[in-house]
Amino acid sequence: MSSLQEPISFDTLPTLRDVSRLRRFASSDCSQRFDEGESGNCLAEERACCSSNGCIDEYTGDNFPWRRRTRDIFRGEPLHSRNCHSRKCMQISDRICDTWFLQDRQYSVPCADKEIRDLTNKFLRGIPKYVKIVEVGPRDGLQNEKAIVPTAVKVEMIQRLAASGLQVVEATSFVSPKWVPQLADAKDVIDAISDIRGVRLPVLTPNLKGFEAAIAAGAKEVAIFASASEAFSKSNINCSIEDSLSRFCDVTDAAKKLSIPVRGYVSCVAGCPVEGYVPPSKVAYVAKELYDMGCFEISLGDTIGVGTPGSIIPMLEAVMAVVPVEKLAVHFHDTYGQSLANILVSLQMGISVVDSSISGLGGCPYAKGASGNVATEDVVYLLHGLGVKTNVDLGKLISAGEYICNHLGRHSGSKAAVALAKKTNQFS
Ligand SMILES: CC(C)(COP(=O)([O-])OP(=O)([O-])OC[C@H]1O[C@@H](n2cnc3c(N)ncnc32)[C@H](O)[C@@H]1OP(=O)([O-])[O-])[C@@H](O)C(=O)NCCC(=O)NCCSC(=O)C[C@@](C)(O)CC(=O)[O-]
Repeated sequence: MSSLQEPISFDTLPTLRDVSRLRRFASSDCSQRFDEGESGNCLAEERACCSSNGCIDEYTGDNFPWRRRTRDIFRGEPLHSRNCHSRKCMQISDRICDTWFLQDRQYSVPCADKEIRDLTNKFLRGIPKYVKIVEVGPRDGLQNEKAIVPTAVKVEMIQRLAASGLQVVEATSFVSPKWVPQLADAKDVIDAISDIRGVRLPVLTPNLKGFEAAIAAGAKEVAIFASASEAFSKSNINCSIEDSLSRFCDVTDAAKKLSIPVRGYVSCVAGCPVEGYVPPSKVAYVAKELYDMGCFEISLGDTIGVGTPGSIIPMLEAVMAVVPVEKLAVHFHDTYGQSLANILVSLQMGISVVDSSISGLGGCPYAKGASGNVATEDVVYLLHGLGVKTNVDLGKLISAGEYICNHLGRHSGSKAAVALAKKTNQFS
């Protein structure tokens, strides 16, 4: 059976050490047992705890406030009666955003942020209060499009994304136009977005030539991209992993001289379209090399979207043993619909930077079978539902997605955007 038909590495389920890292979000009873050093019995005890009287009774009891509130919401409390909604909505100036905001929050717990956090902490201890989203739509999203998107459309897309509150929008790539003709206008794009303020706009550079072209065009931040799979490295950037690392060293050396921040990507962290299984140790090796070169952040890419929490947890464990967790980001493609689950476990493991692409656009031209990235709208919906701040206005984000989807003549790949659009149409 090919690696694309079954979750990779099901045989390498998380070890007890992996599980104990996750104990932070187990119920207090369970985590106490872990902490008391009965690790040999932990897994069994945790299962027993969750399936028998102890924890489960507490969580299903009628006095459990989260459940009661959920039922109240579904009974249809009028929107305008919710104080915290109306207060927050006043801060959002335009009418469309207000509408979106209300739709977005309709199924959230109607209470103050702190209260939401206290409740989620009960189950999801340790998830960050703030998550930085790195929007990769204009680059990862458009590099795989059949039709070439006009520069003016790319520029407007980037402007709309920036206006939604995103802190980082990856703008384009300075790669060979023979390899990726979709992004051959990189210089013009950078030129046209030079007046956008308050948002970082990094670009991909595969070698020194690309780096120099990016800097000459006015880029202020770059990203280099290595692979944990030898075969994918060859097909994507036409060289071995070791050769790519030596090219990237040239880029980071040049960037240091100009004080240009460099982000590092590792692709194929959960599987390769050619090699199949990729060992976590290989991912950790490449991530550490990029980190040692001076990359300020390492983004771990499941390029073909085959990972599940069962393979992502051991991979993250291996990388976190050699690169500090605060320097890591996750980058999931949603080929198998596993991205949100993978993001949740990544947050639980302490990661606070998530890459995503507006409307789920994207894919790599050199990774057959890969689909788009996880949709930014879905990630924001998840995070806000967890009480995690993102600084992103979901309404503005959704209209940025509509803009590019209209241009491409396709439906959004974001479930949240589609659902919220349906509700808005019902109300209008
Ligand atoms: C790396 C190369 C250039 C090697 O390509 P090559 O053919 O081996 O390069 P070369 O050094 O032999 O040069 C061949 C020609 O390319 C030119 N060239 C050389 N470098 C550049 C440059 N920077 N910009 C513009 N032109 C360049 C060079 O000047 C020469 O021009 P010619 O003399 O034939 O006219 C090529 O393989 C390439 O551009 N690959 C990029 C492919 C790509 O962008 N893939 C998608 C990235 S997505 C990804 O990696 C995954 C990620 C990051 O999204 C994370 C995830 O999803 O998991």
